Amino acid sequence: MAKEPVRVLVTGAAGQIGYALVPMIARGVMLGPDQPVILHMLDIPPAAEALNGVKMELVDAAFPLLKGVVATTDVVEACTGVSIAVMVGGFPRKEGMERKDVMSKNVAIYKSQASALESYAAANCKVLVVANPANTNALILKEFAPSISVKNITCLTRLDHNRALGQVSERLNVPVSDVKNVIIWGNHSSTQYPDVNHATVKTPAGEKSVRELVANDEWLHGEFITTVQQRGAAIIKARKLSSALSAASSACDHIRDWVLGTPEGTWVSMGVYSDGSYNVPAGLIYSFPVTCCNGIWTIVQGLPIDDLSRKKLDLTAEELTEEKALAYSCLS
Ligand SMILES: NC(=O)C1=CN([C@@H]2O[C@H](COP(=O)(O)OP(=O)(O)OC[C@H]3O[C@@H](n4cnc5c(N)ncnc54)[C@H](O)[C@@H]3O)[C@@H](O)[C@H]2O)C=CC1
Ligand SMILES: O=C([O-])CC(=O)C(=O)O
Repeated sequence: MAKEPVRVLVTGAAGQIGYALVPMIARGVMLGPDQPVILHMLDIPPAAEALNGVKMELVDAAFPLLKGVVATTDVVEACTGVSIAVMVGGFPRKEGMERKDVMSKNVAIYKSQASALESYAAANCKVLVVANPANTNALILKEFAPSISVKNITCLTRLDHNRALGQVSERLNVPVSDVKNVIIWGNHSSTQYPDVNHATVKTPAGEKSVRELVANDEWLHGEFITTVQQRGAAIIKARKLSSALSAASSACDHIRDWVLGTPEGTWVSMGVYSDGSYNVPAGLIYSFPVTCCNGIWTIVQGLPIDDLSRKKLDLTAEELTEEKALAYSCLS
């Protein structure tokens, strides 16, 4: 029997990530090739005409799985009945800007949209915040939508995770699909810690550790980490626009694995509400290694953390604590 359509909200849908993301969702990349969807697209009035243009193109593309499109500037209409909410709406960083520069504009949006999601989305709606500062926007959304379960509010660090897989794959000249279990710890910012201590590569002789195969700690502790941390800025420098196709694709990976589950023996990175695991302060949205099963994420427990990693986990937590305080000062 055909499945009932799922309503998926994309905010900021007239923007560049939105433009890459909505066709992926309509093609089944996010929820699977047999899952019909109804797209809800929200943007602000100055972008209404462009948003309508995106709607026209979705009609023109005749996606078999796409059972309806709501394109609106009304946040209530956008949020009504959605089971998945991908929050991309906001102002992106431009060349020369620090993430903190986008803070005051964006956290206010997340405070107001929290209430709309809480009141009008489907019960158990899964929320993914993409817009920067992603962790702190997600935290503000959580704080101003107290009836939404903390298990349902996440932010995107899967792009950083995928960037780390990509760097290892290029370095070792192996298919990216054979690399797994990197970890992004902390903030989706340049203090994040891309960690390969537990990462492996599939080889004809079984799984091998990335650290052993690379056999160059100087690269792993230096250039590898900074390349992943600075990749967003490098893309902005090259394109004069921030990452869009890779962000859209990673958002699909995030929701797909959350809803449909992670493969056995594989974890992914998600920004989730800290419960104090790995001595990360509780009450932050922090990126951890997680596995997903039956629509529920669980932080991978018990990984050994060496001294160098400990310092990096703490540094990015400190930045998130500061961002939280700054966000509240912007809102007051
Ligand atoms: N977490 C991650 O890995 C990544 C996050 N980002 C962030 O994603 C966000 C979107 O990036 P782009 O699509 O490149 O930006 P964009 O400027 O092309 O699109 C953003 C869209 O949001 C809309 N918007 C603004 N305020 C809104 C509101 N209150 N409600 C609904 N829509 C609203 C704008 O009109 C625009 O159409 C930025 O904050 C960017 O920094 C970008 C790349 C990666
Ligand atoms: O760096 C930025 O502003 C955009 C972003 O989040 C990324 O590409 O990771």
